[in-house]
Amino acid sequence: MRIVLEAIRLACTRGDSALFTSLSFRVEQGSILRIAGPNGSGKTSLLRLLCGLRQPDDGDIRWRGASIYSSRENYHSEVTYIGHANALKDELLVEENLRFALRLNGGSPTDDTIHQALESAGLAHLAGMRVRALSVGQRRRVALTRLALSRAPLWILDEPFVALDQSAVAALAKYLEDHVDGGGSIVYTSHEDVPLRVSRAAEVHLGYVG
Ligand SMILES: Nc1ncnc2c1ncn2[C@@H]1O[C@H](COP(=O)(O)OP(=O)(O)OP(=O)(O)O)[C@@H](O)[C@H]1O
Repeated sequence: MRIVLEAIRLACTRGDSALFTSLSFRVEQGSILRIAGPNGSGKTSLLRLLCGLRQPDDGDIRWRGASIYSSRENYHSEVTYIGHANALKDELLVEENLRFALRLNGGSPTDDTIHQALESAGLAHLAGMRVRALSVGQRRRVALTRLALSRAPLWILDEPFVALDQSAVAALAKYLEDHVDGGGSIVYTSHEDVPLRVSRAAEVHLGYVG
């Protein structure tokens, strides 16, 4: 199977700590990679490197064979990143937030598309509410609705299952499985061991940093 994303001898230091050095791994098309490790081991830092939001202290990241630093715009249009913080604006409505997020990613969603995605996520009743008024789990579900609207082949997700109730966990698991089945790729972190029905799955373990 074709390799789409490659981390090559990555090194990352935060403050005085070397979080990892010489970290290499590959992500195939149609596969999912879980980044595991205890609190503070560098999972979020690694995801931010993979998104191109930070540069590694050493090493390279390649997307379809080319360094992501040689064609940042092209790479960013291929990635949907949902961070631990949901990147939602409190003062905007749920539907406005989704429109805003998708435009930032280069999309041009219609109102219908946004409403359909909210409807299929069981969140239609939240469309006209300000994010400020939502619960933690509702915010997470709204942020994750971006996945239903994403055409990006690579999803990078930081703790996507946190704060979700059982049915939302099951619905998200199905989204992830469908993306991988359709030839997409996913890199994610999770403290929860959510079983995913995918044939190609791998894990990278980061070590403990005190
Ligand atoms: N902006 C920053 N400046 C300095 N150090 C930072 C910064 N952000 C994170 N760190 C440090 O880098 C280390 C790794 O943080 P990171 O958030 O990547 O870990 P994590 O594995 O995602 O943790 P968690 O499981 O708690 O979310 C931690 O020791 C943290 O204190």
